[in-house]
Amino acid sequence: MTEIHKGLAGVVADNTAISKVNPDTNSLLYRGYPVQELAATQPFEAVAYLLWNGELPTAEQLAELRAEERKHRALAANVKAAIDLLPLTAHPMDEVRTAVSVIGASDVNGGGSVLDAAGTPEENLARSVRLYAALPAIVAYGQRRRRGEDLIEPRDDLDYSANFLWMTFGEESDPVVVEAFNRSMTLYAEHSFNASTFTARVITSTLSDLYSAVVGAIGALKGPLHGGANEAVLHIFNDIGTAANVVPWLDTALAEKRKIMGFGHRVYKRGDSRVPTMKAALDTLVEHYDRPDVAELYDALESEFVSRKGIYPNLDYPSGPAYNLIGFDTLTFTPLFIASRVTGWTAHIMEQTAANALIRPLSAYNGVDERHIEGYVPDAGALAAAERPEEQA
Ligand SMILES: CC(=O)SCCNC(=O)CCNC(=O)[C@H](O)C(C)(C)COP(=O)(O)OP(=O)(O)OC[C@H]1O[C@@H](n2cnc3c(N)ncnc32)[C@H](O)[C@@H]1OP(=O)(O)O
Ligand SMILES: O=C([O-])CC(=O)C(=O)O
Repeated sequence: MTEIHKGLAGVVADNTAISKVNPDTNSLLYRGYPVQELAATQPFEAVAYLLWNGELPTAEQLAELRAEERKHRALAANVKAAIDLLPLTAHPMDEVRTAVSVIGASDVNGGGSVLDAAGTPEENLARSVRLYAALPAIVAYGQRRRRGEDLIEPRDDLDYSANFLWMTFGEESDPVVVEAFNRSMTLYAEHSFNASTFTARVITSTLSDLYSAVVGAIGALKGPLHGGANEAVLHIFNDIGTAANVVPWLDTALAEKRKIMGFGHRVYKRGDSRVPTMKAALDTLVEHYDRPDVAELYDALESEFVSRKGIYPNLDYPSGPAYNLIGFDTLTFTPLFIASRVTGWTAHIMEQTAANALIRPLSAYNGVDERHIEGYVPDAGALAAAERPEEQA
């Protein structure tokens, strides 16, 4: 009997030097650095540099990356035009996915033969930086157009996180808010072979191009079992209303065997390494916006669900309410995840390309037994194939 690894659970598919998720020690390392230390000390630009290059940048390297990021911040006219063609009812994940497709199709190096699609390491690093630089404007404009607001141009005097918030809200954010947002970007950036990253690696393994791999990864991230959970957490919070409603709400949800979004993880079974850092960032926002009710609901749902099921929150649980307090629309939450995770995805795309093997697992067939079309008379080719059954396996 063939052993099936449903959902590839527990399967080690390849090596990676980008991050280490260790559920036994509840730790997460990016290129060897604990993510908590990075979140507390580094701007997101430095974390992106680390993921791509393996080392934290020197002051000069950081300045170079920041200069390059600023060059590609503005929303390109063709990308804006493509977004504007989409209905306002389109999900923002579909909007960002479309925008990345447009960027990919417009990349001059992306033209030509499929044999050149994979690109050189230098081309792929440059594409990664450009895409990372372009995403905030796409996400920010998406939220603004849904609100009936105009595009806001980027500000050269602001670093990545402050500029992202500027382009979204059209006003400078308080340093407390910028700091919490920057932490969330760092915490979301990378997590080994999660579903979206693995999708990107599968696409890359066919020697397809970086943009196609990112488009596929966005599709995988959208689902509520993965990145879509940060949006789903807010739907749950809105549904519950206040901390006082948690017990009856949970009684019903569990009786209906519903999944409680923002809880549980394929790898971590005793809590997600990133949650305490993001919860601390949420606490600063709760204080800044004077919204103790948010913390009360957060704590009540967490303690009730953990005590009943022994299943702990994942990163999407504190991120959802944090993004809500900052002022992002609920549907914008998972696009924010894209803006961060594009750094991890592209690091994996480059790693996969550097030591490639086509990713193509086997399946165990459990369909109907072989059967034949009535009246079919085998031709010479079919007869020859039937004589070599081992070649058809
Ligand atoms: C950044 C991220 O992408 S983190 C993940 C974000 N996703 C979510 O928050 C969605 C909610 N969580 C889940 O659906 C799951 O915990 C997953 C998909 C993340 C992990 O799933 P798996 O490792 O495959 O665990 P699986 O889904 O098999 O769960 C094991 C058991 O715990 C239960 N369980 C797991 N998570 C939850 C949950 N959030 N709510 C209710 N029950 C849950 C399952 O129903 C299952 O119960 P059973 O054995 O009685 O059937
Ligand atoms: O690792 C996973 O399966 C999901 C996750 O937490 C992430 O991608 O950040």
